[in-house]
Amino acid sequence: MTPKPGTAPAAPGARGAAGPLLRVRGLHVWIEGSHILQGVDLSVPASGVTAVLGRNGVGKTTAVKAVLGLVPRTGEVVLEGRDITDRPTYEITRSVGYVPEDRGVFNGLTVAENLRLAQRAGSPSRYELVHELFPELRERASQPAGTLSGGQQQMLAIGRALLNENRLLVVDEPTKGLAPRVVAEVADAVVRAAADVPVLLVEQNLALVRRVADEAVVLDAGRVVHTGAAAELLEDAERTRELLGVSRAPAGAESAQGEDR
Ligand SMILES: Nc1ncnc2c1ncn2[C@@H]1O[C@H](COP(=O)(O)OP(=O)(O)OP(=O)(O)O)[C@@H](O)[C@H]1O
Repeated sequence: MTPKPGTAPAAPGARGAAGPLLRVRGLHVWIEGSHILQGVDLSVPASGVTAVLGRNGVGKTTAVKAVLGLVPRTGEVVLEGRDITDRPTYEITRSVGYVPEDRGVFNGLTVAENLRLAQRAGSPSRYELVHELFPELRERASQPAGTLSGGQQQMLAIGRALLNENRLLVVDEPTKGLAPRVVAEVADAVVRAAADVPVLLVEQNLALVRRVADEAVVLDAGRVVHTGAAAELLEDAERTRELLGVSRAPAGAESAQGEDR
């Protein structure tokens, strides 16, 4: 895996053990009679960014929700060698930070209040780290979160997840609905987060993936159809087109939906 600038060689959670940080085997999810995940196997290494890619509706969000226990599933989810498959979500999220697709920011509360809400009882809150990574969150502490730009809200959502020490950070489509010019800001935020903790990133914006991801896992119709180095995949225009339905476009312009976001 190629370390990205600003990416720590090993995450705080890494214990130098061989083997992946997260291992998912044979994950199946049925929703309302539809077989959404059909035996997903994937691994997340103990540092860097692992991107989950795929066309719309192939099961990316469902896969990360299944890891977190947010949807009923069968299979096996192992974190740092510990089987967490049967653990409840509230327990899993004590060591796995989660930034959902809709960011989960409380618009009526200030930036400071949103951060305070994320504080975990009994563990130190890392305000210094969060403010060092995202100085804007300190500057805008008293601003209602609903008045932040999309990119700033994403920083707040990621900052909130970083307030507590986690073994893994799951970030679901952080650029969804954001203007292309904000994508670079979000990429910076993900790179900064990955310097602290390994990241599992669902993303459709391939320019961002190219910039931040070390590994790529591609889903199609509820199954993993490719795993490998992200850069290698994205350099291979034909394979990228075959798996994601897009051709290579100028950096910053492409997404797996084939349009600017
Ligand atoms: N609560 C639900 N009820 C019914 N169908 C659902 C539900 N959640 C997901 N699905 C279906 O499961 C499939 C996978 O959805 P999922 O959101 O995981 O895909 P995705 O790859 O993340 O898509 P996108 O890139 O559009 O966000 C889709 O066909 C979706 O319609």
